[in-house]
Parts: sequence; structure tokens; C-alpha cells
Amino acid sequence: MSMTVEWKSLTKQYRSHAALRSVTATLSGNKIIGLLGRNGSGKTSLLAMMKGLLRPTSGSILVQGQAPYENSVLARQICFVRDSRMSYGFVKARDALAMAGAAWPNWDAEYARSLAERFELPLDTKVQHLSRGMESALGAILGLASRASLTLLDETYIGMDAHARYLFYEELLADYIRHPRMLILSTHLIEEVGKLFEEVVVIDQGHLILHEPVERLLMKAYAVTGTEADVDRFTEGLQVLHTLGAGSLKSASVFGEMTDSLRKLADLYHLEVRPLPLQDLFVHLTSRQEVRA
Ligand SMILES: Nc1ncnc2c1ncn2[C@@H]1O[C@H](COP(=O)(O)OP(=O)(O)OP(=O)(O)O)[C@@H](O)[C@H]1O
Repeated sequence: MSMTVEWKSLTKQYRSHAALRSVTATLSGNKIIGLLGRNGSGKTSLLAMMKGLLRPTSGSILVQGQAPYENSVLARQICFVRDSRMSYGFVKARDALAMAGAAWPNWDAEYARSLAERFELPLDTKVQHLSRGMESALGAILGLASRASLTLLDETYIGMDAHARYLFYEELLADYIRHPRMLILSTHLIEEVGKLFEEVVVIDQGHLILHEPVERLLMKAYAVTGTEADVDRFTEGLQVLHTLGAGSLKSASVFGEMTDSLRKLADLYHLEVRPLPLQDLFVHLTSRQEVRA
């Protein structure tokens, strides 16, 4: 089953504070999507509305053509992992997995057991007493083994150490290949996890500023390095996101496609051209409000 999520002029207001401002986009197909945004940009609010935990203030959100709010049938297809401590605090990790098993129609208990072993999750410890990393591991196991058609992971893996995080990325990709579905991961660790994304959604201060396949996005920005004068001449009239200088050398990050004529110009000025990493592009896009894709 292929998933479709539609946001139509979606707005979330908390009293006087607008957490999401008229967000419109359609996500479709089985893919791993990165939901990127700085702290407080509205990621959790968006995920919680997709799960049906929050009601939009105005506009609408549709998952498979239905509104998720108070929709118990749809809820069984949408797994939202945020804080396992809040959901399962008083029970042992082993029982949390059993309870999750009863909630998810596609739950794979054998897979959950093997993940618990790989992450060395102490099954007899109460969830509220798990270390931060182990709580994150439990969240990752719940999200992966739920095999929900729409899986929303809200910085689930943030408490894990590097070893556990790489284990998680490996498992996520392997399981996604075996069981394609829509997985949306909110994250700040773009450098690490960015390689998994096929598509990214960037929100900033409640606005949707970008929704693109990663491949296309990475073709939209590049960095050039050379002497200051040459870089300045090359970038005249282009949309420069950021510059860095070291001695007589200068590097400029440019938002825009590298056309054939620009490449020839870069060669003429002996400039080194390299793609801009997703992380850098994200930082620039969310620090310069006026740059919009
Ligand atoms: N229940 C609430 N009442 C009032 N304001 C809220 C509430 N929940 C969130 N907010 C505010 O709405 C904005 C968006 O919050 P949200 O948690 O959705 O952002 P986020 O991108 O997930 O942030 P972070 O990356 O820091 O977790 C923030 O300014 C936050 O303070």
C-alpha cells in the first residue's frame, strides 16, 4: 500500500503563537523523508497532527484521504514515536514491546526481539529507568517493528551514542528495503542521517520553505573557491548564501543550478566547484529567510 499525506493551508496556533503557518504540500509514495527545521520550527506539531494527536487550527491534513484527528482506524496505520517514557513509563521494556505488539496490525515480534538484542536493550528494566540512549533504542525498536504504513520518528535516536545510531540507520534502511513504507524522520543530525533521505521537507518558523527530492535539491546549490577577486566576479548577480575567507582565498556557497556556461566561467577563473552538503544547505536556508526554493 502506497501512502499519501496532504497538508492543505495547514495552520497550528497555540494561543497567540503560530507554530505552523499555512503549510501546503503532498507527500506520496513509499520513501524515507527528512523533516528538517531548527528548534521550535514546528516539526513536532506537524508530526503530532499527522498522527491525529492534535487538531489543526485551520486548513486540513489528510492521510490516505482521511483526517487523522480522532480517527481510530487510521491511527493503527500511523506510528508516531516521540517519547517512550511518557507512553510506557511504568512497565518493563519487555512489556512495552508486548503492548506495542497488540497495538500494531503489522507488528513483527521476532524482529522486535532481534532488534532488542542488537541494541542490548535491558528488557527487565522499567521504561522510566532506562538510560537516555536505551530509551531512544526502545523508541527506534517500536518504530521499526511496528511496520506501520506511515511511521513518524521525532528525533527518536537523538539520545543514542554514535554506535547505536549507525546501527539504527543500518536497520532502518535494511527494513525499509524489505518492507517499503513512508518513514518521516525529524532530525538535526542531517550530516549523518541525510544519506537515508530520498526527499526533504524544510520548515522554518512555521513556514514550509522547501519540499524536494534530495537529488534535485543537491543540484541546486554548490560552493566555489578561488581568489577573492575571481569568486566575486563569478558570483556577481548570483544568489550567494554564505561566504568564507581565508587569506587571499574565498569560498562562496551559491543557491542556483550550475549551468554549462557557469561551469565554463568557473573553469576560466580557475575556481574549484563542489556540491554543497545537505547540512550546509539547510543551515544557510534556515538562517537566511529571504532565500526560498
Ligand atoms: N502546547 C503548546 N503550547 C504553546 N506553545 C507550544 C506548544 N507546543 C509547541 N509550542 C510552540 O510551538 C513552536 C513549535 O514547536 P514544535 O515543538 O512543534 O517545534 P519543533 O520544530 O519540534 O522544535 P524542537 O526541534 O525544538 O523539538 C515552538 O515555539 C513551541 O514553543
